[in-house]
Amino acid sequence: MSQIAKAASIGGGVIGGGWVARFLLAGIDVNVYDPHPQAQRLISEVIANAEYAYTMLTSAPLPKRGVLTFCTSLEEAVQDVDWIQESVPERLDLKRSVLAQIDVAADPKALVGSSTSGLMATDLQKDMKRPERMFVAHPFNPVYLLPLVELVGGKQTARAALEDAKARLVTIGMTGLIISKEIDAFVADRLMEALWREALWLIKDDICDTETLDNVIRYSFGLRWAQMGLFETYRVAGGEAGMRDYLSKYGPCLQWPWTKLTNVVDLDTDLVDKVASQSDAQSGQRGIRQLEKIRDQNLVGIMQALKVGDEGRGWGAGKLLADFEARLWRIASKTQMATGDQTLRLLDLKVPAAWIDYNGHMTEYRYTQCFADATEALFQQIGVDMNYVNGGHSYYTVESHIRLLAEAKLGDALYVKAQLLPSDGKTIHSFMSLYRTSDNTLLSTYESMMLHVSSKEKRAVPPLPEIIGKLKPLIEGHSALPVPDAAGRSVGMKPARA
Ligand SMILES: NC(=O)C1=CN([C@@H]2O[C@H](COP(=O)(O)OP(=O)(O)OC[C@H]3O[C@@H](n4cnc5c(N)ncnc54)[C@H](O)[C@@H]3O)[C@@H](O)[C@H]2O)C=CC1
Ligand SMILES: C[N+](C)(C)CC(=O)CC(=O)[O-]
Repeated sequence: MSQIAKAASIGGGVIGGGWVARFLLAGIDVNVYDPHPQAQRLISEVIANAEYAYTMLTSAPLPKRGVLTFCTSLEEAVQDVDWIQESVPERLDLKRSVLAQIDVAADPKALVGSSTSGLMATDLQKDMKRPERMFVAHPFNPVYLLPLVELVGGKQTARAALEDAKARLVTIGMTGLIISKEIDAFVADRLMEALWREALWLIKDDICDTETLDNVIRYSFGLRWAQMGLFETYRVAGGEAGMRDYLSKYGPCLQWPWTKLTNVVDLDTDLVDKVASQSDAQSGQRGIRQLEKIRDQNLVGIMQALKVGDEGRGWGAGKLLADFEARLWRIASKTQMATGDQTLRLLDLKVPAAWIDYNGHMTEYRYTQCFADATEALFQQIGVDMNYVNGGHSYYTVESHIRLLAEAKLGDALYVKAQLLPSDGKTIHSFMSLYRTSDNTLLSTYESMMLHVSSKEKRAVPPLPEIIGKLKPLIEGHSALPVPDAAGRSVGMKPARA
């Protein structure tokens, strides 16, 4: 699959900074050009937010962070990169001249995306000599978490460039939707604009204030939209009679004067003051960075919930996250995971805020999660991936014993090592240890027995030969290691001294 080897971000504000973080955390080196005197500080703050969010988002093995280079000219920034993302302010003249500069200085084969939220690629590419590789790549804030990119070509854009962009976005955990017919503001911003217009009227007409309006969204249809969008939600609302019935029941309301959508509200000083002061009263007690943190934690929670939607298969943005994680595991499993002493280092992670309990340390079930995630990593390494599971085979854990030996605190880096004890592959007997990275303190051990099953026949069966082929050398390699003292322990009290 085609990948992004090295990227450049022209503009490093809210959106440029978000792209930079997305690229870096996917292991891609990034050059940035932004003449703003505070650009380095601002971008560093976005990257810090993104890193914090990713520690909560996933325990999949992220690649080594890419290298960030601040450049003193646009020409320097676009050298030797194969994806250039323009994220300068939303002015046609400025974007056109910046894109023309990029065009002259960059490798002719490099893809050029514009983050514009409404301008047409056809207008943006007019001064370019190689407009065929330029397209709108419209992202969503925060770019490092939200996966969608609307891809829209102009009259001179090559379809192959859009397809190439779509394929490369997968490798950074995003999904490119190609909008085949070019219109200004594309799809998402048209929808958001409709809501925005209506909302401003509701405030101008004193129907409600900003807080009431936000509550209406977040306590009702906002929750629905995050998981099923508009049409699937309405299909469900139509009940058994379905979409046709829903349209016939609620279609006539479209003719009623429910909306002021086509009148554009006059954003005069009075309305600006009203919206701004209501918003200050609603949210002014929290700073922007604090709001961003809350937003990111919530988004992570929603995406994780969606990851196990549809009975564990993943749904919507959660399915995309699961696919991205599977890709990260595949890449990691190709690299050697054996440690110096032959045991397997399966997982590296940082303890996120959501894992801390009222005792101020990592809560009990997250220890189990560390070992469960490490077990997943082992499975990936021996070929037990979703294809194998969908083919009707899997391993089930039938017994486990966990010891909690020391505390893990917020932000601690941890790692899990595993030793495979003698077994035939139909069972896997593993002994795992969780350590704190800074001082190699042993925090927990976990011994488990897993059984290979045919999920169709509902019984234990031997694994397929390709799995045994990968598992056996690991088990044999570990057979020379001393059996850990704690292996085979049962739960019990030490006998009291006489
Ligand atoms: N803020 C948002 O929610 C979203 C914005 N967008 C689009 O992303 C683009 C950027 O918007 P924001 O990041 O919000 O704006 P911003 O104002 O936060 O950042 C723009 C950055 O561009 C820099 N800049 C100005 N002239 C430049 C030049 N000639 N070369 C390099 N850098 C230059 C500025 O110093 C600034 O840091 C716009 O086209 C906007 O429509 C797209 C999706 C969402
Ligand atoms: C406000 N905006 C039109 C620039 C917003 C976007 O384009 C997308 C988003 O993140 O909402």
